[in-house]
Amino acid sequence: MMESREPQTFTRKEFEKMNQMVKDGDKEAKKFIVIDNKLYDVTDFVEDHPGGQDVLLTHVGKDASDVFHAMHPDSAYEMLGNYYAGDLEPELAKDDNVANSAKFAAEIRDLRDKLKKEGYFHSSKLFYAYKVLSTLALCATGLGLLYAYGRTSTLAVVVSAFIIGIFWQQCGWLAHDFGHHQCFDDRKWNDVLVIFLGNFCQGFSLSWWKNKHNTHHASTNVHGQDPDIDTAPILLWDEYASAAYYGALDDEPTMVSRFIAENVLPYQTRYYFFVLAFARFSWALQSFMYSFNQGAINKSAALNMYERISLVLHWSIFGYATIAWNSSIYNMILFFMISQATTGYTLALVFALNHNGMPVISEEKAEKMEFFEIQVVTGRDVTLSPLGDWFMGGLNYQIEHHVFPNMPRHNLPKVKPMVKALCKKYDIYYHDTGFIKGSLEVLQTLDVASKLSLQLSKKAF
Ligand code: HEM
Repeated sequence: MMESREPQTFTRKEFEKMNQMVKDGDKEAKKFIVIDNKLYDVTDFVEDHPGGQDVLLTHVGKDASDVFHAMHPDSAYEMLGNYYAGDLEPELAKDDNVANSAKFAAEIRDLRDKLKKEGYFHSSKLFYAYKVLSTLALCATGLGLLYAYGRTSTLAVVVSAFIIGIFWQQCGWLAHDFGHHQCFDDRKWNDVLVIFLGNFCQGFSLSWWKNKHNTHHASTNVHGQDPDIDTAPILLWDEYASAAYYGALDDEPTMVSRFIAENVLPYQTRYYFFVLAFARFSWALQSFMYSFNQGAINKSAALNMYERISLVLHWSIFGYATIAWNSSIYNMILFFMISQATTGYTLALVFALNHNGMPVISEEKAEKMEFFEIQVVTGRDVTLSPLGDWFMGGLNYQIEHHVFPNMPRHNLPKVKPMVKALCKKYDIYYHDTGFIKGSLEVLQTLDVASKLSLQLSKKAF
């Protein structure tokens, strides 16, 4: 008869000791994560994780239960057993704040299960068909106008560039929804739509986006982990970023880093709007480089090929329309700049509203917080008209989206009162504001960081 072995139970002390070895850079140290009080050894899995290394690394040595449940299909649960190392002893009594946060997280989990049963995670295919078709109609209008009048009218060039810019912005919101698997149960179809709307139509790579955006979701506004708040040396959003940037300046900085530290960053509020005009071009360039340097996030050769072909097609068609359907170099540049800047402004203003100016958390503090509490306190909801909802692509329900990332966009307004009520019950700060007020908060945050940069630059030199 086979002897069945009791699973090993690790004490919290043993777990902490193993994690400290990882933090100390011990190459032999094993990397563990916790899911539902079970320890998983992901040392040899990190590189092969189909969701990418970066996102998995944000949770090494931590409890990844809620983020794991939020991001994975059934196939991932089937894989978990391969990495099971043992059980983790239950946590000791928590202090009042931590206990409150844990109770809030438990109620959010119950709410999620209830909403699943009630069909809130099922998408309306009609809604998404309408969104895709109406977005493509923008492209047809913009390109049609350029084709018909671009060679004879500068006004037509300006208007068509603006429409194409809005088309790319709307593609961004749709690719975002499909990238979070909000529409189809079969994930493959969501990815097909991301390749079409993201890579081909918009010029943003699926793999680049998933790597960056899912890491942002896993560690929202966590300094050192969330790539969305790591915008140095162009912009510094918080005191951690300022301290890190100025602290890292050598005793003998180069002329360029000294110039940036003294004459650029302390004045970031003044050039913020100018920089946004180039945001779309910068993201498209990063996408292209990521796809051709790093390749597909899940290392699939087929995905890699589709991504690269669709990105090349995007630039070929956009380049052809810019050159062939404009009559002068002046109008070609105008078309290029206006379309890029329109997307840059309209995407970046929304991104800034989502999280900038909301609390930024240190890694140490985040380790002690519940995943759902982090998602709520770092997000900003913006109450708008239906036109505003369209403009922001539903991301104005940012808190609900972060709590339930794969819930279809059209259901977020319905669950907003439920999430808000739970936050009220547990006294978790829920920020709901208007477009202008939220944008002013973003500017104030930039201004505070500029002043800090000025002080730090005076100290440094
Ligand atoms: C042993 C633990 C884990 C296993 C076995 C695992 C497995 C997987 C698998 C199989 C997929 C591909 C899913 C698909 O077909 O779409 C995936 C994707 C992903 N995983 Fe994990 N994972 C683990 C831990 C984690 C952790 C801790 C995080 C977050 C901190 C994470 C975040 C993601 C994300 C964001 C994706 C991408 C989903 C997408 O394509 O949209 N995973 N993982």
